[in-house]
Amino acid sequence: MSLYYETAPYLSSSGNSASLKFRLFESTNEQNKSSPKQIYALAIEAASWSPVLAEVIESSQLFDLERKVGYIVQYSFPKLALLLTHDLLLTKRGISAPASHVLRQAVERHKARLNAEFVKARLRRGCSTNDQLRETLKREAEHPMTADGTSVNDGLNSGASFHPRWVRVNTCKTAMKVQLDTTFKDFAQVQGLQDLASSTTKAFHIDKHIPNLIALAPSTEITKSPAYASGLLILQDKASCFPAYLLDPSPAHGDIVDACAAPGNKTTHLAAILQEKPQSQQASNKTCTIHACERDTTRAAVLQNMTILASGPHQSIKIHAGQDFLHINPHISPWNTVTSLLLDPSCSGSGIIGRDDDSSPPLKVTLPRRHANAIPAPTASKGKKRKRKPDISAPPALSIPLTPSPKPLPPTQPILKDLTTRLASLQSFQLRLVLHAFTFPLAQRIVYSTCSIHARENEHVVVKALGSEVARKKGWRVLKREEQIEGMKTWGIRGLEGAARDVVDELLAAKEKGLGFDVEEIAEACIRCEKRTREATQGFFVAGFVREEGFGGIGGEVQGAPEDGDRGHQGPSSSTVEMDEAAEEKEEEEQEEEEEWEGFGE
Ligand SMILES: C[S@@+](CC[C@H](N)C(=O)[O-])C[C@H]1O[C@@H](n2cnc3c(N)ncnc32)[C@H](O)[C@@H]1O
Repeated sequence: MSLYYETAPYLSSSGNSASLKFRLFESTNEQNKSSPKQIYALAIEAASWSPVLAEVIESSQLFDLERKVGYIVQYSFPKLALLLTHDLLLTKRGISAPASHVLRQAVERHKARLNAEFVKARLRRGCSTNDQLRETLKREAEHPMTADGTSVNDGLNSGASFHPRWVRVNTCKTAMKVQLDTTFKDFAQVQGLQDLASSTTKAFHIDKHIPNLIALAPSTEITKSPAYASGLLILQDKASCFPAYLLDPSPAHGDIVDACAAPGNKTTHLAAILQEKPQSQQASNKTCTIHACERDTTRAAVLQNMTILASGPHQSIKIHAGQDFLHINPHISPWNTVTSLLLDPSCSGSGIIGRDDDSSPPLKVTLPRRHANAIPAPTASKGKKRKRKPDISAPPALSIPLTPSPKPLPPTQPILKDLTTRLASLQSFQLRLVLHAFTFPLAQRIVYSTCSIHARENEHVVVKALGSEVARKKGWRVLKREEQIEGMKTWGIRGLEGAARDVVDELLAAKEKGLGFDVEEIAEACIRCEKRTREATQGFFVAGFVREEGFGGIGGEVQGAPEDGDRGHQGPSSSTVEMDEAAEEKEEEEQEEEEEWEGFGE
């Protein structure tokens, strides 16, 4: 049975274009009984049959009929049901679990019904054999069709080429309406991103998640427009707009730090959001400064130029050229009045289009839907609190892109070893950054982001940060999905639950007692963007942290929480992130080689 439990998390992401081999290799769960090869084979097979199996499971009403089992396995039921049904119907050996196992029995009890539904589903597709059906599914995966029979890849190839030009209307200097009436007056508005690719005339699409963001066909020569030259329009990928939007700054909140600011896309976005806030918030007596730190002085010069071009005369962006964020003493001015921080550190850049691309097309996993009444709402169980999450934007069936590789690589492959070392070094730096941000005395809100698809730079950093001593002392927790600003709450692609669970398990093993994490809540709070999907973003990751009430705030640092002495400026206390100076220098050198210049030069 362990094979199914160990494979299910790889189907649990709400999307990750990282190839499955990387995801398997990234798993820190060394207690797995099954080999990566076995997990890989089952995940790929089940994924390829999943459109039919999901249909079969739904029409057999398995979830309704097995409510008790559903209650035991909770949210994993659709994934486990998919895997078990696959083995029951499509392998000679059947389900690999003891005959008495409750899950095996739950599925096998409905064998006749499942079989009948499977035959019906096959005949509906005009196939008389399973081999024919396999071929049909393969073709469907390569050329998916919409309900009206048109190919969903028409004009917007989910597998590759179409990537629009994302343009942010810079509200520091102009307004959406003004730009639509001037720069884009000869453009037609299209409702779907797909329509951009097929449009024969000049067209734009207004994004539904990020305010003041529009998409243009890639061929649009916007960089030659006067609006671009004068900083009214900024080229910025949709995903790269998520961090400032999620931070949701307001003049009333107080000062902001952009810790890793160059070339300045997010700094100027923060300024634009502040400018747009209602008069009531603008009129507050507080002055609000954006402190933009950049360790590299050459890049700081670019940042300086960008902010001059993009921000109006009234914006108070203060550039701290050559400032290493990790060397800031948060207890002295101007840092001790900072209430919000944006952390967008150097990362592997694996989410950037064209970087680390796997040429094979993504494979979709379709999970069977549970009816609303199929699984009773979980109640708090002993030792661990689990809450049922509202389904905010779930599509009818969850489609998960995985990227199959024709040859699964064994973990000993040198290239993967290099990647592991590199990711470990980046993670260590990224985690130090987050933990340092946690020590700012008045900080209430932090957003962390990377343009990486690797869980080690993303969910792993989030969970390790939450598990740190400083997080618990200072009352930091994740910004839950339901607390997020509208466009982020409704964004459907969330964090990888399996990846978050790996680190929670690691922390639990190390500390020998529960940390009280709700893994599902953390994964839901994390936001991911995929590359090569219909959303046409780069690969990206964002998560927010907030401080529990009663911790921090104006007029008192930590209320009711133990003090951590005056070591804030010396970096985090957690032993997981302590490094000697030599290691730090080496890491800094490596990072300098890896710095990302998102949007720079566009
Ligand atoms: C991914 S880029 C930031 C992109 C930027 N936020 C934007 O949206 O335009 C990371 C930047 O962080 C800077 N950086 C790296 N480590 C830093 C540190 N410890 N303190 C300050 N800046 C740092 C790098 O030089 C690089 O310019």
